[in-house]
Amino acid sequence: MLGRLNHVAIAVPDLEVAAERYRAVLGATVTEPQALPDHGVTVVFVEVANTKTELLEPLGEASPIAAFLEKNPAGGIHHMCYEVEDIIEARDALQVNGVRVLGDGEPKTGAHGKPVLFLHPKDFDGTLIELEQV
Ligand SMILES: CC[C@H](C(=O)O)C(=O)SCCNC(=O)CCNC(=O)[C@H](O)C(C)(C)COP(=O)(O)OP(=O)(O)OC[C@H]1O[C@@H](n2cnc3c(N)ncnc32)[C@H](O)[C@@H]1OP(=O)(O)O
Ligand SMILES: [Co+2]
Repeated sequence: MLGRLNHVAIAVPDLEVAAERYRAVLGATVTEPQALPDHGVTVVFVEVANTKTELLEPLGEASPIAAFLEKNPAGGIHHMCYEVEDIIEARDALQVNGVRVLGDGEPKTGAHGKPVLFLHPKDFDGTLIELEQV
């Protein structure tokens, strides 16, 4: 089911400060901020040879990461995103195995313009998993 690791996401209290730190201190290539109101976050991607790091901050009152940042005010690793060839096939197989797919179970369009789904962190040892169809 799983293809490449597409990105590891870090929730941050201040996206501009975090992005500049990756640029200035680590010499990294960082994309410009992308507001994703449907997802309640603003993101940038730190691009490295074999994967990406997504930095994200809350956008709007109902951000799904607000509670995470209340618990982790300095920020922290938020989710792992794996690529899948067929997100519906993957979702159906996971649900048959009792995995909780978050939201209404229908894929939404993610930051890369591809369909994404999220799997409950309690079903994977406390790790929120995102699937992105490539
Ligand atoms: C798609 C655009 C972009 C992209 O890459 O393309 C993104 O990745 S956007 C990313 C932001 N969107 C999401 O995260 C959507 C999925 N997330 C959710 O639906 C919520 O964050 C949820 C349900 C995972 C947690 O929501 P909330 O914290 O409000 O609920 P609870 O307090 O009830 O949490 C339940 C339980 O899970 C623990 N938790 C929460 N977040 C995480 C996490 N990121 N990693 C690990 N564990 C997490 C939380 O502490 C609770 O545990 P408990 O022991 O019961 O206290
Ligand atoms: Co993501």
